[in-house]
Amino acid sequence: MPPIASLPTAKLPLDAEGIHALAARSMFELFSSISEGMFLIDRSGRIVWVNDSYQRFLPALGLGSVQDFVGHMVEEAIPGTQMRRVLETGQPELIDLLTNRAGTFVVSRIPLRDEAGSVIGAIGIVFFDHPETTLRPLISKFAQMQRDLDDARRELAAQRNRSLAAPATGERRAKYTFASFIGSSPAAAEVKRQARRAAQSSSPVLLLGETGTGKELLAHAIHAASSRAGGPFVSVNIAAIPDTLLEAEFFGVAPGAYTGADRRGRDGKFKLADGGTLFLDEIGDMPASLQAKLLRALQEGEAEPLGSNRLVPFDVRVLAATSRDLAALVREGRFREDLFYRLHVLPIRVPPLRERRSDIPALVEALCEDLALRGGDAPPELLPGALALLAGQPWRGNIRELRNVLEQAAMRSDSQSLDAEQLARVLREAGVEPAAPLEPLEARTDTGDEQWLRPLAVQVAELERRAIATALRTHGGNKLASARTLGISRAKLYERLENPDR
Ligand SMILES: Nc1ncnc2c1ncn2[C@@H]1O[C@H](COP(=O)(O)OP(=O)(O)OP(=O)(O)O)[C@@H](O)[C@H]1O
Repeated sequence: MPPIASLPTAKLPLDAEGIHALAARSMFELFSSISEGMFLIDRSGRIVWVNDSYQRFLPALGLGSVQDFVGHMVEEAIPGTQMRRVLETGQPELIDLLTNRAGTFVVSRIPLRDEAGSVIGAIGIVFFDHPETTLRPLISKFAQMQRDLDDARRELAAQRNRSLAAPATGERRAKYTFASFIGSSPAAAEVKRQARRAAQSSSPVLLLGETGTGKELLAHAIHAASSRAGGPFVSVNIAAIPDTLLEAEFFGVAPGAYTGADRRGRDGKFKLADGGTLFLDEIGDMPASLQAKLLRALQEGEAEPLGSNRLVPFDVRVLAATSRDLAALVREGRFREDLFYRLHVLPIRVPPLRERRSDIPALVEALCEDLALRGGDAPPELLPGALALLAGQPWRGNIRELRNVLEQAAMRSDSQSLDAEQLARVLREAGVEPAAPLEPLEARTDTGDEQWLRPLAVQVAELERRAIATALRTHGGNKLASARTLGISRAKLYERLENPDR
């Protein structure tokens, strides 16, 4: 190896201008080679340049050629882009996630300035075009935050509409009402009826059902319809908190009990929910060591913060939920029987989606609207066959899974419409072999005479169910108004709802 001194000397510029130009060129070339694509916009937001690698995104953006991209305003060409914000603020956005119909991308936006420092344009860089594989944890966190943000926005809008007298509880409020629980099938109507009844009571409610069936949504709705609606709604997901931290989470920490961040003490969830509702999600995961203390707190209405020997009184209504077979856990000795009976005062079974397939069209519509609200695009539309495919699936993850499938399919679709094959692909990628399509009840069209050639009682019951569900939906669940529309007494309506298959 030759001595370093004898290596040919690179011609490094020594003046400031030369160094600056070299650094700028090198950075540009670096970004250009490591990125998935770059483009430039001018001061007005018009795209003025695009590199070769970016051009492969054009079909996914619905653009036929470079001429449809260059020369156009950036928002026209790239839905959801935030490039204009960089022009307006002059601040670079070194890393951000952008989701639109072409997919989800990790992007960078850098302002371009003239000699005098004024912003004269901006450069957009796509770093990863498949972040769902490379950056999955970041993406799911982003998606969750986005959902929380949507919930907050929706709640804010609903509040404005309702012109509520300001409740005293700050942000700890119910995110959903009964109107958010989509579904008019007999099973959905029944669960809403029970939950509405539970809202009138102050006893503990136990929501039982598979994951993703809407237990948390119903807990919010029960609180919002209860006399405690003006108080806080506090939720604890027991499965998500390490056992060692649960006690402090529930009961709080007395000042001085710990050193460090908790030195000053901290309120527990019982205290935070004072005057309102405490939702104990995944109660079946409650460690045995804490079950006795929880039971005592529920019986006495007092909690003892960690490191304290003082009891703090609270006034809390408890709602609990679990996707596990709590009775079996009791039989196995893993859940205290006395705690089970304390919580099992008003049990509500939330049915899985496959037991209310006729709700799928309405759910799909509502979920698509919701996705559109988030993505800033028009809601995705399902082509013939797509709904039938969705109606046939077992939906082990229930409405959460349905939502994810629609979201994934919409994100990957080049157009606004989704066909059965696209949805099947998303299911397969999630490890689910698609089941045979099934015409959902509401989508079934009358094709011939066969439909009339069934027992009359079955047909009449089906017709009644549909009429009742439609009336309830139209009147936002108001039974008196629905009964009036249908020309029956309220008692008769209740009777039909309680016994839809009579
Ligand atoms: N009937 C419904 N109408 C509209 N959206 C629903 C309905 N039920 C559930 N969802 C939506 O499905 C998702 C899952 O619901 P939720 O978190 O309430 O389920 P869960 O039963 O509490 O699930 P887990 O047991 O996993 O906590 C949420 O995004 C919720 O808004």
